[in-house]
Amino acid sequence: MGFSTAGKIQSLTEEERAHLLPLLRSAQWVEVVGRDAIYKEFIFKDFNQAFGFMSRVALQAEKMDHHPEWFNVYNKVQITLSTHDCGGLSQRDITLATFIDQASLI
Ligand SMILES: C[C@H](O)[C@H](O)[C@H]1CNC2=NC(N)=NC(=O)C2=N1
Repeated sequence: MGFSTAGKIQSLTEEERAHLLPLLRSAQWVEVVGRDAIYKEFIFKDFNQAFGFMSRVALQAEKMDHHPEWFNVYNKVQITLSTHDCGGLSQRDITLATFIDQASLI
């Protein structure tokens, strides 16, 4: 008992945040007020483009077992990323955010 840290998801350290958050901000991700999470809004040409994007993200989320909180109306997709298992931002959110940005460009 007491050493079962294997597999536990760690929240990002202050050092990691200092490095990563400016990169995320420059990609239009913002920090959510009152919650350790990041948020970005995506606008597409139409629903078809938005849903294609969401499909790519959904498949990746399943692969990662890491899922976005998101809201879609027609061509707009609003995404919040946070890691429930650690109650805040983890490396998984950074990895998924990077994938999401790439998937939005296709
Ligand atoms: C049981 C399952 O593996 C966990 O609930 C996973 C699923 N997807 C998840 N998604 C996110 N965003 N955070 C989590 O902590 C998380 N945990």
